[in-house]
Amino acid sequence: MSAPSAIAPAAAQRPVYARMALLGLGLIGSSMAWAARRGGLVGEIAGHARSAATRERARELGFCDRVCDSPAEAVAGADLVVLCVPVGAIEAVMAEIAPHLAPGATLSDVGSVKAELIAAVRPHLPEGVHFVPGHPLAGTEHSGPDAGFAELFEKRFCILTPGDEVPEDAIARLAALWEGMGSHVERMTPEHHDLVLAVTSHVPHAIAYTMVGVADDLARVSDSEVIRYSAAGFRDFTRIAASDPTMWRDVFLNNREAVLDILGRFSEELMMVRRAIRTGDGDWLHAYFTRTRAIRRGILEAGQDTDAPDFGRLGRPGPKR
Ligand SMILES: NC(=O)C1=CN([C@@H]2O[C@H](COP(=O)(O)OP(=O)(O)OC[C@H]3O[C@@H](n4cnc5c(N)ncnc54)[C@H](O)[C@@H]3O)[C@@H](O)[C@H]2O)C=CC1
Ligand SMILES: O=C(O)C(=O)Cc1ccc(O)cc1
Repeated sequence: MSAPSAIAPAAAQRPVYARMALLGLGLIGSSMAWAARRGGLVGEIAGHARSAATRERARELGFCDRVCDSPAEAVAGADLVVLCVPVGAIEAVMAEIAPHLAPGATLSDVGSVKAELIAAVRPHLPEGVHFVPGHPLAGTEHSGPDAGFAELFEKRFCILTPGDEVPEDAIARLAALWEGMGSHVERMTPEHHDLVLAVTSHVPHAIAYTMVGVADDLARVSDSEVIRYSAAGFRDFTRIAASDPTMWRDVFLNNREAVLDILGRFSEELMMVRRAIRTGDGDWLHAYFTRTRAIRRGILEAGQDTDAPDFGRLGRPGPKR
């Protein structure tokens, strides 16, 4: 597994792309459109969403120059195509657009999982189209076209996981777009990405979903008490557990190996904490919590040094345009 490396973006020439096509106009697609428009990063934005209601809402909100009724129409003539749909929908969308992609175009995505997504795209990839998979580490628990806002990617990492065959200028150009939207761009292998994200995002989401499920199962604690007495920690869990069910189902089914590995380690640690509580081993608990506190401080110090994001606050309170 290779360590992440920073990407030097191409000289900030604007617009970076003449025509960007967005397939999927939810939180991430609409935020990309707002951010790219604000920065003058693309000449024209064409968008497509599967449902007529989403297309209609996107037209009302006005973040695309054109909202197309078919994916083929949206990608025609685009020099950048970004797949902004749930990971489980990527292959079907890719199969549909493949014959319509322009030679020399860059194809990217924003999926939270990389290795299996890449394996689903590759068989459909036409000769001469440069595939640069991407993942902005920025989001909220909200979804749909109304949820997007231009500042979503500011001071957040965006990880690119291109294969060795992709020309460096195609990678640098996509990096320039993300930098223009305020992100700090890094490059990793897909497998490394999936392991890092299993630890930092996927398993924490699984734990939040489970903890809220536990509270829900406790008949002794009524719904109103759960809401009324929610302390900050549980409140954070409920925010995360309100995330889109389709998206998260797809994340877990497509990053199975890394998630199961980290969940196994989590269960082992939890058993150790449980044992220390049962046996009254205060010294062990104190030492353990001292170690975890140091990790939090390390993240915050890294944030101060490098202007990296505070990973405790990946989301933002609400749309701000
Ligand atoms: N929500 C978040 O916080 C983040 C999400 N991501 C990734 O971004 C991608 C999109 O997520 P969001 O924008 O949050 O989702 P969303 O639910 O807000 O939007 C998804 C869009 O895809 C369309 N879509 C859904 N199923 C489809 C299908 N079967 N065929 C064609 N189109 C379909 C929907 O109509 C909608 O326009 C996902 O792959 C997710 O893993 C990445 C970073 C953060
Ligand atoms: O809202 C939060 O706390 C998040 O963690 C957002 C998020 C969700 C999925 C991703 O792949 C990246 C970021």
